[in-house]
Amino acid sequence: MSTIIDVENTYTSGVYGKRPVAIVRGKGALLWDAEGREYIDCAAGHGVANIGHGRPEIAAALAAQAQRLITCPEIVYNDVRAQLLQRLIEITPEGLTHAFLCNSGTEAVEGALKFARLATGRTGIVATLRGFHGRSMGALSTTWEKSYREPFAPLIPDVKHIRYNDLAAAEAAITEQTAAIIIELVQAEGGVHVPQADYLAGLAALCRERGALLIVDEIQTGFGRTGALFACNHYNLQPDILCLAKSLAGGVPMGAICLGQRVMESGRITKGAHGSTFGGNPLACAASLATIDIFEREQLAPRAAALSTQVFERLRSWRSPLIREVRGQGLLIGIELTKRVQPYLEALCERGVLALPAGPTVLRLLPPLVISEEQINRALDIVADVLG
Ligand SMILES: CC(=O)N[C@@H](CCCNCc1c(COP(=O)(O)O)cnc(C)c1O)C(=O)O
Repeated sequence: MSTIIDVENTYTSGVYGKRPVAIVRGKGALLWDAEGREYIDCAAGHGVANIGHGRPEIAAALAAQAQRLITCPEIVYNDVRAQLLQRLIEITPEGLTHAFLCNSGTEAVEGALKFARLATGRTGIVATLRGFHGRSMGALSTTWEKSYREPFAPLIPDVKHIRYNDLAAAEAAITEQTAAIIIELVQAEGGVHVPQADYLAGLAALCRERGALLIVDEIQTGFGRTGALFACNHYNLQPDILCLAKSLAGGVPMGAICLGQRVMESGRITKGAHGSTFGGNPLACAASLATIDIFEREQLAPRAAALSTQVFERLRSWRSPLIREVRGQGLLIGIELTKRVQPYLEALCERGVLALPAGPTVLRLLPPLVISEEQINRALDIVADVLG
């Protein structure tokens, strides 16, 4: 294993803090390192592997498509892309009628910001404290974490951040100059913060009243993560723009920007307004169609909701001076500690559980939605032991 680590350390950029393990194989919710050690995956590739690792259906879809056509730019039509666009509009929340396909979450946010400014003719963007929307310059402008953002200033102008779950703050910030507000329906990277039910309805009403667009970033909450296919479904929320990525293509890089009537009826989303060489490539579309089949066949969203009830019941029964609060939705789980989380993440890794932080003091568990009850309970046994 040390050879793999030595080689990667020799050539990698150095921007990532890495656990001292080389993961080489996965199946379902389990991973194995180069020395054959098994891990229970509670990171799911940062919320990408909702359907689990090593799925034969995805491998088969990729192999079949790769033998037919891997790339096909959007200067022509394509059968698999057309099917995927139709499926995506069928399964996403009511009111979304069109989609732009891209290759990552940050690209989905970049495009969403561009479409919002184009459709409204306005420049103002409102984002939230602790929000995370990606690392490229436009998306980064809406990401809150100062250490991510400030070294790259000046970013795009006319972006302001307001407190999450604070409708009065939104009231003051959303004006006739506001193109859009962008929010997550659980602030994941920022510490696993769940919205109050009336907040979202209030935000949507405010946007309609003031002619601003509601961009919902479901890059991490989408595809069953919160116990519904989309977190919007919990609130019957109809976003004007919906950003998707991570689990969209079962682990294959893909993003999507779903667009509603208020964007499309502006008549300003015209030819040449945006583009992407790899966006909508048939390989990713084939993987996405196979992935959506799995979500539907295995009912992964209701499964996550049922498992979530058990997990939170168990977590909330724990009494430890180390635990400040347990919060989250579905299988997007946050355990806020009274100390820095890093040492506990390292201890968990040594004990065979891969988990994530969500800010400096929150332990985040993001298991694949296919994780078995036995596996999640074994992982919680280890978490309980490590948190002592
Ligand atoms: C170690 C590592 O990969 N860290 C990434 C993890 C990012 C995880 N979240 C991505 C994300 C993004 C960006 O998505 P992408 O470009 O990483 O695919 C947008 N919106 C939301 C709500 C998101 O959660 C990072 O720190 O940039």
